[in-house]
Amino acid sequence: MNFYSLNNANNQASFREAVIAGIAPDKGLYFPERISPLADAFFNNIESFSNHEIAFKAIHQFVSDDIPDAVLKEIIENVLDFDFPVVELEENVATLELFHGPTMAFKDVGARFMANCLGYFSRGEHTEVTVLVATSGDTGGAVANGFLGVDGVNVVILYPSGKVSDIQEKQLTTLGQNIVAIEVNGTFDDCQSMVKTAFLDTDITNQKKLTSANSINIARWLPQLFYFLFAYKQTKTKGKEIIFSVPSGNFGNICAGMVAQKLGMPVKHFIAATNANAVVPKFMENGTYNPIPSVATISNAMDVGDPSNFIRIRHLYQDNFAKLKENLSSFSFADDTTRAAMKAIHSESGYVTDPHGAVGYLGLKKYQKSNSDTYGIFLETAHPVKFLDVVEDTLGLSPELPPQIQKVMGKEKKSIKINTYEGLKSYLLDS
Ligand SMILES: N[C@@H](CCOP(=O)(O)O)C(=O)O
Repeated sequence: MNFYSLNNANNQASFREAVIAGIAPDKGLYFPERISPLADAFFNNIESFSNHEIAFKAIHQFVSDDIPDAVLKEIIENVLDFDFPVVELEENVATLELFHGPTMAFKDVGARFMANCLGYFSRGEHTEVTVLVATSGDTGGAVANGFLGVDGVNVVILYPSGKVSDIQEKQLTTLGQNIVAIEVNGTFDDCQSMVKTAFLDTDITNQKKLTSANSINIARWLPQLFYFLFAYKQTKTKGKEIIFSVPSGNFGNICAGMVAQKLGMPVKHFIAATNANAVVPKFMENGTYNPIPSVATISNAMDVGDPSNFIRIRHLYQDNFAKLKENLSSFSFADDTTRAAMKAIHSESGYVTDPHGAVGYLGLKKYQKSNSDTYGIFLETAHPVKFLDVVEDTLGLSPELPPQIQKVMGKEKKSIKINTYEGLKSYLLDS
């Protein structure tokens, strides 16, 4: 299977080449040349397959022969060693918990999958790869954890100073070894744009082999489609059409869900729920894509002003606005509404959501107002404990720290502070 650049379809790469490069030489995002639906029998009998079997069937066509089947199966077993439960909170409303992995956020699957693929592709190679990643909170910790100690790979994580939660910061600044954290005086968008500038900077690329571990990289992006299949497996017997509400920042997760739908998984509709960073909700109203600098919110991992993956979503629908609207709604919610939702969910069902999940819940409820005959699943993209101060302030309770989090709490933060792109460039050229 080849992948083509969304800037110029003639620029093609195999799975291996696209993973190693991160983005195309023309700086376009890679996109699969085809998405072949899986057999109806697979979806009809999905409950008879293990998560490992489901993941293998779903990802195999994209990886093709670049990784032997036995190795791919092994990678999937390494990556998916935790659960993805669907928890019903109300009639026709459930949450898909994606936080049972090592850093308690949905990014664990993609980060570990990519680390395993890159580790496989680097065997016997003598050139080291530098993985550049921008994070608004959760990607950084997951990538740090997933790539820790991977031979031949150095990881540089850029994060906006003072704009990630304390626990997220611990997760991405304390591991050491081959992981370096760069604290940027700016927003997530500044971090993302510095990463993209580095890819264009021949002073750096002549000296270093760079790749990205954000969802622009196909090996980070595509495995996210597993979650939707795992949710379908658990809810298909509900006998209603399924809708997914996805808390969205960089839009990789929801776009992967749409790929699962193209594989043939029955889904009635997707809802992209955002915080005040409402570029996509506005686009869905008026068809104009107008990136704006991100603003800080309590659901900080979604503080993104120019979501990288939205171009993939538009491409999936051939840039046909009417077609896209049939399958996607997008709503934005302010922090006070999010806190009110956290309280309402807690008082009605006893369930503690994190602020991102609460945004997803709000999106779901809004859509269900006029589409009540649906079974709605909102994604809990991170464990509430990662946003301890928000949970404490809003619900007046302190969730116990799980062992994954306790592990990093006592560790010392190490970061390099920079103000501009030049700071990143000097670090990369001197390291
Ligand atoms: N929400 C993200 C922002 C980067 O998204 P990615 O999926 O492209 O890595 C974060 O938590 O850092």
